[in-house]
Amino acid sequence: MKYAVIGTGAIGGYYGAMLARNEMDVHFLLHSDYPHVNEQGLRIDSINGNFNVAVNAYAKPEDMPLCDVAIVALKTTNNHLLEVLLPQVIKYNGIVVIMQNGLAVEQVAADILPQASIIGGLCFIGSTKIGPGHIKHSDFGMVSLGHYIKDESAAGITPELGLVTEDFLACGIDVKPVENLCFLRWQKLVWNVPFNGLSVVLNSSTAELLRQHDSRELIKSIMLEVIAAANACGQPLSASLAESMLVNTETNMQDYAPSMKVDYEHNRPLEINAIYQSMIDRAARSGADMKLAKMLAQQLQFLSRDDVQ
Ligand SMILES: NC(=O)C1=CN([C@@H]2O[C@H](COP(=O)(O)OP(=O)(O)OC[C@H]3O[C@@H](n4cnc5c(N)ncnc54)[C@H](OP(=O)(O)O)[C@@H]3O)[C@@H](O)[C@H]2O)C=CC1
Ligand SMILES: CC(C)(CO)C(=O)C(=O)O
Repeated sequence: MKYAVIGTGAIGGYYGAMLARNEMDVHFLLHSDYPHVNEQGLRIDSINGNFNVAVNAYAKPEDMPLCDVAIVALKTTNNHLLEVLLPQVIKYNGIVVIMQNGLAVEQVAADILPQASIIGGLCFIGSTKIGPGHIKHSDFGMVSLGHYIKDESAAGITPELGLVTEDFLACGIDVKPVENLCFLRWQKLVWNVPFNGLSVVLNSSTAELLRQHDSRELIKSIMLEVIAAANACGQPLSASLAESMLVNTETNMQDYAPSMKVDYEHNRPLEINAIYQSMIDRAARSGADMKLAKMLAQQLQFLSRDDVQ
């Protein structure tokens, strides 16, 4: 299949480069890095070995070929661009893979391309763009892929999900197809909601947040609130997940600056709507009031004001 990558940063650059170096037909839409990547390709510094790959780079979507699959790895704060970008790079009945954090982030693409298959991708990776076309992959790398359906039920392992999974596996990407995307999105939010927001508000890394008794307790309370909301929305997450995620972060993850902290430090918009507001609104529709998540989102909104940063 022919692949388009929209958003060639930490995620799109890394996974796209993995596909390209294994001779998949991949076409990258670039933004500020176009001149550099067009000349020098992508450079990946990875825990699994560094590599450079020459790529098909484009500055404009209209110059790209129509692809079978579009990997969307923009920040969700740029998803309003998809209405113009997607129809130019993908066949109307193609496959869109949304590799972003948050809840229901697939809906934008589903509205733009009603005939397309929409797949959500959850990335468990530490990756950062550290220079033009230069990505540092520092931890993990696993991706879970699930087929999106609006009613939040389990779509199962569909043929389109099978095709993308096969290509990713063939390129050495650690990929896991899942039957229920929505369940998994809630499960990942149990981690992202406390850690992404608190790392910004308390100006701390994951290890710093976990070392201190009060912040560890706060993280756990927020995790339990997300778990309760997931259950109210019909996604049966167990309360024991909170402690096991905390222990896993303490023992198996490096000290880490979540992607929201990296965005804040670079003065970039924060993914508050995708990671907080959609979840808070969805929970409210099922009668769950997410007081802690709301407070964290309000603090993040305050810090995002132009006159504060
Ligand atoms: N980084 C990580 O470790 C993880 C990230 N995620 C999620 O993955 C998603 C992507 O994040 P991440 O890869 O870190 O973000 P990055 O900011 O690294 O990448 C986004 C890319 O989009 C590009 N872009 C911006 N505007 C345009 C445009 N108009 N046209 C084309 N490209 C554009 C940017 O280019 P430029 O730099 O030139 O502006 C940038 O390279 C987010 O939802 C994030 O939460 C999930 C798990 C881990
Ligand atoms: C969970 C983590 C750290 C990636 O694995 C993440 O989602 C982020 O940095 O936003």
